[in-house]
Amino acid sequence: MTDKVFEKSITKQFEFDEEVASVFDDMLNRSVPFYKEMQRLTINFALNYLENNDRVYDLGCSTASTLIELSKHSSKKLNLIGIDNSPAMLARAANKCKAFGVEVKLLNEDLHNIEYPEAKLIISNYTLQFIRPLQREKLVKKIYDNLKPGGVFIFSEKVISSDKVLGKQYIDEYYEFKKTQGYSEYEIAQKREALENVLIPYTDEENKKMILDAGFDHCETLFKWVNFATFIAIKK
Ligand SMILES: Nc1ncnc2c1ncn2[C@@H]1O[C@H](C[S@+](CC[C@H]([NH3+])C(=O)[O-])CC(=O)[O-])[C@@H](O)[C@H]1O
Ligand SMILES: O=C(O)C(=O)Cc1ccccc1
Repeated sequence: MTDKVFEKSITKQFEFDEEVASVFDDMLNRSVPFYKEMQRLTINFALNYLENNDRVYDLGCSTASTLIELSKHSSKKLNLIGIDNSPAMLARAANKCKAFGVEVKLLNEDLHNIEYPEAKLIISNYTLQFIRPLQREKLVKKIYDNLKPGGVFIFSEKVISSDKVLGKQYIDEYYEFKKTQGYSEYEIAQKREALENVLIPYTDEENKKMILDAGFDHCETLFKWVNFATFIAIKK
């Protein structure tokens, strides 16, 4: 279904409710530049580290697109676990997993409230950005602690520039992108307002510092388009 959530006047903050969930795949494809390519890279790099019976967690799995694609491309038997705290998202995830014949354990949980035992790979694409600072640092430490040695954390984030002028140019370029995707200026402005104080982006440097402070041995940018970035972090 086509995302028209922000065509009408919005009075509340952005939420992962029934309305957003019902158009979510379209929203993500049209709102995140190179979403499919970022997902393809997430999966290909993940596959380099995975062996039979490894546990893979997707934190903020939404409609389970990434776990379904990972399963389709893996020749290994994987234990796939998707976690999200939006029942509307998880209902769609369950339907899609069934339709694609992919076995995924879906957990309706807040990321802060559970552990990720025996994790070989943890994925979290465009989700940490919704976690408040301090809580976010705590969550990344928990991710590090739960990963087995040799484990990998792949995550994607909307990012900001540490340079004010360049940062403004980033926003302009992103708005141009959204216009090419068919969003009107009104929709763009409405969503921007709804995301204010909900989506809190870090700079590239802040993301990497958070990862290294948590204990990871290595962190690199795998992919970047202006203000959207994918990182890989390795625990030795
Ligand atoms: N505290 C929390 N606990 C659990 N879930 C949460 C929390 N906060 C937010 N979420 C969930 O994180 C997801 C973020 S969307 C991820 C896209 C997906 N990774 C994808 O690649 O397709 C990204 C976006 O909308 O920009 C939503 O499903 C929220 O319900
Ligand atoms: O659409 C936007 O303005 C964004 O910043 C990206 C995004 C994509 C999907 C949900 C929330 C934010």
